[in-house]
Amino acid sequence: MLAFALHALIRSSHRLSLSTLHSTRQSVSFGTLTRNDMHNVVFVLGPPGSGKGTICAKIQENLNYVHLSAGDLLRAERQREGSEFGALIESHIKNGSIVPVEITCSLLENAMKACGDAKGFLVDGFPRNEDNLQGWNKQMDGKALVQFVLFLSCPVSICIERCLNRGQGRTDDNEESLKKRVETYNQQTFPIIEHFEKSGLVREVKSERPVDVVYADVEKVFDAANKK
Ligand SMILES: Nc1ncnc2c1ncn2[C@@H]1O[C@H](COP(=O)(O)OP(=O)(O)OP(=O)(O)O)[C@@H](O)[C@H]1O
Ligand SMILES: Nc1ccn([C@H]2C[C@H](O)[C@@H](COP(=O)(O)O)O2)c(=O)n1
Ligand SMILES: [Mg+2]
Repeated sequence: MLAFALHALIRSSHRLSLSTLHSTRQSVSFGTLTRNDMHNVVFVLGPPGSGKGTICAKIQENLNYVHLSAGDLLRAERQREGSEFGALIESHIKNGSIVPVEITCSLLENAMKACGDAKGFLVDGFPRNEDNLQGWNKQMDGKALVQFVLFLSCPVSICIERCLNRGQGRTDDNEESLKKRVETYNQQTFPIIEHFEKSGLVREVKSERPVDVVYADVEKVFDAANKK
């Protein structure tokens, strides 16, 4: 029954692509916004298993950006002794739903502060929904400059296969949680990507290809952004 539901979901969302939106792209200038006291941020979004963590690790290694995965920060907070949010985080992770932004954004801001003067931050898996976006805008206004949004697009069937074979013992890499995670992505996260696309901020890279091929395209995106 579950496998059937998962299959139906895969068929209904083979690839959500931004191609239809490109005609509405507006140009955005960052000129006067670049200030030394603001953190440079690249949001990294894409379906579960699209390769966000894998690609961010390579960017961090080669391009000097610091990788901050919202999911990893939440998993660490879940494990932290004495955390008042452990049970709440666990229930959201298992259900594939999104933790309230006050928790996630504070974890991200604290991690940025702890890193001091990094060239920039790769904020992986955030903002995932409207609450994340509004909360970020409220909490990080004047503190962070979003350079662009890296969107790793990948057919959902490939993403699910990758998660099921990831072998990291994640409590949400099972069919039941994946069904909910994909639903959350389709219903809540993709509209956020569309929102950024309308401001010309999205850089889409197709991530169903081998890692090195994906990364080569990603590096071109960063080169172009940092030449500005
Ligand atoms: N381009 C690729 N080709 C083949 N396998 C890949 C590729 N990119 C990542 N993988 C593998 O797919 C799995 C998921 O990758 P990764 O953890 O980077 O995805 P993610 O987008 O961060 O997922 P999540 O949103 O669930 O955290 C890992 O086992 C990884 O090694
Ligand atoms: N902005 C975020 C990011 C992650 N979570 C929770 C819910 C996700 O299913 C889970 C795993 O994230 P991943 O490692 O797959 O990026 O963490 C959230 O609530 N809000
Ligand atoms: Mg990840």
